[in-house]
Amino acid sequence: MQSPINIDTAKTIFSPQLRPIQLSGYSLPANEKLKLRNNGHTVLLELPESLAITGGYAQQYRAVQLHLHWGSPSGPGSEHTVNGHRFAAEIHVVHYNTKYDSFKEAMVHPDGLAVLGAFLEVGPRENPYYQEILEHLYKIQREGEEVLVPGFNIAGLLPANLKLYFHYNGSLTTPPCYQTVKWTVFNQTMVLSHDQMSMLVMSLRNDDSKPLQNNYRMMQDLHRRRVLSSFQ
Ligand SMILES: NS(=O)(=O)c1c(F)c(F)c(SCCc2ccc(C(=O)O)cc2)c(F)c1NC1CCCCCCC1
Ligand SMILES: [Zn+2]
Repeated sequence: MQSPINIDTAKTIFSPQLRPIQLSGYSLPANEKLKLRNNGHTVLLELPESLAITGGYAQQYRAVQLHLHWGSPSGPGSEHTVNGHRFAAEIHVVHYNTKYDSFKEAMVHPDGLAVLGAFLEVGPRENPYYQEILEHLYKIQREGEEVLVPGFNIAGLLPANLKLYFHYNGSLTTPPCYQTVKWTVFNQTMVLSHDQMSMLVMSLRNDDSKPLQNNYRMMQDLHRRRVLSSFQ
């Protein structure tokens, strides 16, 4: 049950019991500083546990971090694909199940982690919420560099419509690739300007100073698994 997968919408199962995702505590004041780090694999924003998923999952999950996956100037870089279409980029907001003491404990249990994923595409308008992250990337060009950024409404990084999503049981897409993630992939796509997408794709370098690009894991086989959808 590895991730990422291609979501073949002809084979998803409409599940009316899938409720809208509800977020609480996602709007952070500017005086709350968050650590933004280039860890050589992605850009990672550490999140306070005050952010919680309070609807749509059977249990409560609290935020750990968010990070992005992207391509290069010559191609897209989302991890999941939909009907074989790879999107320009993808955001993952990682949470852990609060019935466990910590995410380190949670991440080894099948119901331990919940990742909210959304696709990013290029469009005519700048996205002011993504700008809160992208405008700092030039300060963390090298692996291991980090910067403190002012808090903002983290919910602005996710679609306005949290009712339309795909749902399946999968895994982390980086080692140790534990099969402990309950994935939610939203149907509505986030729109960034061309300049914003270029900042994401061109700003960061990895450990041997090569451009940090195409940081998406290769497609995994679905086997006999079913992807549920909250909409028809
Ligand atoms: N798509 S994903 O959620 O599987 C994922 C990736 F694909 C990722 F590529 C990453 S980054 C690679 C792992 C890593 C490396 C260094 C540091 C650090 O210096 O703090 C942190 C993490 C990454 F951090 C994550 N998310 C992490 C998975 C790593 C272990 C559990 C921690 C929370 C989720
Ligand atoms: Zn990820």
